[in-house]
Amino acid sequence: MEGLAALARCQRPFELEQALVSWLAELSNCALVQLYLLDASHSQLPLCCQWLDGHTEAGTGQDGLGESLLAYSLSQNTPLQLNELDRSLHATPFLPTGQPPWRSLLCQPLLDRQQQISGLLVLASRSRSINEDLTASLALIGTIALAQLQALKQAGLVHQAPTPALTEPASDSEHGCFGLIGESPAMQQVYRLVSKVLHNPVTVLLGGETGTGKELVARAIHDYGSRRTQPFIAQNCSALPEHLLESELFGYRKGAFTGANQDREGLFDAANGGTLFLDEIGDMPLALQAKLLRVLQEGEVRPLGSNQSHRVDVRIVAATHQNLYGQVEQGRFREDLYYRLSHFPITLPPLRERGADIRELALHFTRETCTFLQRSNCRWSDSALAYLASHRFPGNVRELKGLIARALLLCDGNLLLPEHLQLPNTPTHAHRLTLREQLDKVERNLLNETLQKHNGNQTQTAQVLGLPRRTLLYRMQRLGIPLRTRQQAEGARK
Ligand SMILES: Nc1ncnc2c1ncn2[C@@H]1O[C@H](COP(=O)(O)OP(=O)(O)OP(=O)(O)O)[C@@H](O)[C@H]1O
Repeated sequence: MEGLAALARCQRPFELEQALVSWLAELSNCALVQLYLLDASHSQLPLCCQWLDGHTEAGTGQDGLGESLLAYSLSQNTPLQLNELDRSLHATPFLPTGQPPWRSLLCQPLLDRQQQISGLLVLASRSRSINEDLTASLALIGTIALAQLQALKQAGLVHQAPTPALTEPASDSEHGCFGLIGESPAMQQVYRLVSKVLHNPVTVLLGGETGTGKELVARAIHDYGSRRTQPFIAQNCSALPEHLLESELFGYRKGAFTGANQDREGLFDAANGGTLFLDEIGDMPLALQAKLLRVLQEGEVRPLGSNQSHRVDVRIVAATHQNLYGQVEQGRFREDLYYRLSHFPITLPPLRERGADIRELALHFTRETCTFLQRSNCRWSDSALAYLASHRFPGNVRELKGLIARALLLCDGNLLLPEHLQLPNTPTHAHRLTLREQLDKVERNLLNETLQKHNGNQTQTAQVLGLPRRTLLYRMQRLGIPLRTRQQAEGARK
C-alpha cells in the first residue's frame, strides 16, 4: 500500500517511473528492474528508467524492440520467465553487465487503461529464480502506474527522461522511415499513419496507384510492428481463379473435391499470429468476399469440406489500386466488407507528388541494383540528376526502378550520364493536377482525417470544421467520401 501511495504522490512522470522501479525492486527482491515504454509512434521501446543494485537511474533510451526476447514478450503480450539464464541460449545484452552474472529474468508486458500494450517491465535477479506469483501483481501495479503516468503527461508536465522525440516517427539510416525511401510531406503522412497501426491489430486498407509501394508498406507494418516474429503471408487475389483462391485461403479437408487427397491448411492458418496481405482485394470474387467478411467478424475460418470452424488470429492488410467504393457502387464489391476493411485507410502517393524523393529513390535504386549486379556503385553526373529532376514522372515507383536498372546496364563506366536514361515521353499534361483537383484533394484528406478522428460521427466532424452538417454531407458526396453514419460505422465494426 505504501508503494501505491508513493506512486500517487509523484508529481512528475520521471519521479513516478523511479518510484515504480524502486518499489518493484523491493517487492520482488530483484537487483534489477527496468521500465521500457513504447514511444508515441509505437515504433521504439526506449528504456526509460531502471533500478540497479540499490539505485535508480535514468534510462539510456536504448531501444528494447531491437532485443528479440523483449520484442517477443511484447508482441505475444505474455509474461516471459527464464530461470536458468546462465544456461539459456537467449541473448540478453539489454541487461547491464556486472558480477555475479544474472541468473533469472522476468518480462512483464504492461497494458494501459485502453488495454493497449504500452510497455514492458524487466526484472532480473542473481539468484536462481524469480517468484512466478509476482506476474499478476506486476501487471496490476504496472497498469495503475501507467494510468497515473498518462494523467501526469496529459497535465502538461514535461517528461525529462532521455526518450526520443515523441512526435517524430522512427527514422532509418537512409532518407525515409520503416525501410521506405522518401521524406516528402506526402510520405511523412504515410509514416504517421503507419506508426499508428504498428502495435494494434486493426485492419488496414492500402490504396494508391500501381507500383506506388503498397506491398512494401504492408511488409513495413508487419516488420516494424508487434507481429514481426510471426509469419507475413501475401496473396494476390487476382492471380487465381475463384475455387483455387478459396482453397488457398481457407484450406481444405481430404475428399473436399477431386484431387484433395489429404488435409491442407490455408493461408489464414499459415499466417496465424501474424499478418495476411491480400493484394488486389478489389478483384476478390463476391462469394469469397462473404467468407472473408465472416473471418473478419468472427475470427474463424472453415476449410472446404469441413463442417467445423476454428479460430485464427490474423491481422489483415488489404490493398487495391482501384477505387473500392466505386466498385461497391457498381455492385462488384460488398459494401459491408468495404466498411469492415476501410477502418484504417492509408493511401500511397503517386511518384509525381513526392518531389525530391525521386532523387533519393533514384540513388537508392542505383545502390541496390549495383549490389545486385555485383558491380561497384555508380555515381550520378550532375547533368543526369538535372535531367531526372526535369522529367515529370507519372505514379509508378516500379517504373523508376526499371529505368535505373536499364541505365546501369547501358552505362559502361561508373558515371551515369543523361544518355543512359531513356526517359519515356510522358504525356505530362495528363498527370498534372489542375488547381481545382489539388484543392479537392486537400479537402478530401482533411474531411477523411477529421471523420476518422471522430469515429465517423458527422455531427462532431461538422462542428469541428465549423460547417453546418448538411454542408458537410454535400461536400462529402461531391468528393466521393462514403456517407456512412456512425451507427453504420459501428455496425460494420461488429
Ligand atoms: N518508398 C519506397 N522506397 C523504396 N522502394 C520503393 C518505395 N515505394 C516503392 N518501392 C519499390 O517499388 C516497387 C513497387 O512497389 P510495390 O510492389 O510495393 O508496389 P505496389 O503498390 O504493391 O504495386 P502493385 O499495385 O503492382 O501491387 C518495389 O520494388 C518497391 O521496392
